[in-house]
Amino acid sequence: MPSTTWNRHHILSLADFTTFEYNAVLQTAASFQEVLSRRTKKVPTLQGQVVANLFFESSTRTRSSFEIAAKRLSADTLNFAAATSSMTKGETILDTAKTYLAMGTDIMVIRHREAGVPQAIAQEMDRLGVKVSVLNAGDGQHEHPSQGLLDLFTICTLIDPAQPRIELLQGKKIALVGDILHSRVARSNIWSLIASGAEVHLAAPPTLLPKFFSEYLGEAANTGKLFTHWQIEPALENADYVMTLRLQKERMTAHLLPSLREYHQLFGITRAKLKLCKPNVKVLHPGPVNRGVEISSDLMDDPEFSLIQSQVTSGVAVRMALLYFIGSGRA
Ligand SMILES: N[C@@H](CC(=O)O)C(=O)O
Ligand SMILES: NC(=O)OP(=O)(O)O
Repeated sequence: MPSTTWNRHHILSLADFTTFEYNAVLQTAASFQEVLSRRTKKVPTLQGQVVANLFFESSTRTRSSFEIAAKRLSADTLNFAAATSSMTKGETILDTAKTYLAMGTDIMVIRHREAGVPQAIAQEMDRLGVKVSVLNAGDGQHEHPSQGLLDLFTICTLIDPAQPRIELLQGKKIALVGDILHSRVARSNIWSLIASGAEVHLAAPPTLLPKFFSEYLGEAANTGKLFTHWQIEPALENADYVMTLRLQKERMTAHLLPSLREYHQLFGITRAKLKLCKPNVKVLHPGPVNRGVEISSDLMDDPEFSLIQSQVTSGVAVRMALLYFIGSGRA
């Protein structure tokens, strides 16, 4: 493990992540990936601690990979799903969090459809003066920091498996394609990719590209490394990596697309469109995928181009690293 002076108590956003923190996560995740390749995949790091997965919105990979990550670190895990909880009887979100606090929870991993819920719970825990850490597992359209970090790890370990570091992306061209407007994954990735010195190209139909990005990103928008396009071609031209994003139908309040067929024709990633990119281009997608919409089905399953399965695998080691950093200070 690298020696660190990690001071962050909650992980809510990548907006203020430092190069030191990115590299600490990347290097520690690489160490955990080595642990996960052994026959005995467990370390005692968080023995006796309780990690509660409080998911107020659906998830497959984030919830399960936080659970297995916590178990590999020897923590005890609690899983909560809103639909089968006492929230159906009227209990509030904060009272739910306090209930888990009363059971001895040390780390709360929180996903909610509204932006700001993990932050509100973190504030309440701080106000109560308890040493509980909150990890944002996706809040509305705002951020999905662990996804941004696992995407970074997936690319960096491909370039240098032994020493993944954020600097490896400097000068690389990365295209983010699809429903940028509703995507918290896009927002977290934009922070990490800008911090890396990569050239970031966002491509989406005008209805799915937010107009307020420069305001949201503040100074970061002025690095000269962030570009937006209403067509896919300029984003794909000579790209090293393509991140395609799911159409977030559950967050769309208006009719924003003519048809899925037309969307696929214009913005779906296919072998033909990849010809515009560098020859060894790789494609990422955070999942879940609408096969044949954001990406053609055959391309999704082609290991020569698709990093989708390795993103899921990376998620376990990266989430172990995050739990390690916020959990090991309290033992
Ligand atoms: N699973 C990711 C991406 C998606 O759902 O499209 C998220 O929760 O943000
Ligand atoms: N990528 C991601 O967050 O997937 P889930 O919604 O399945 O957790």
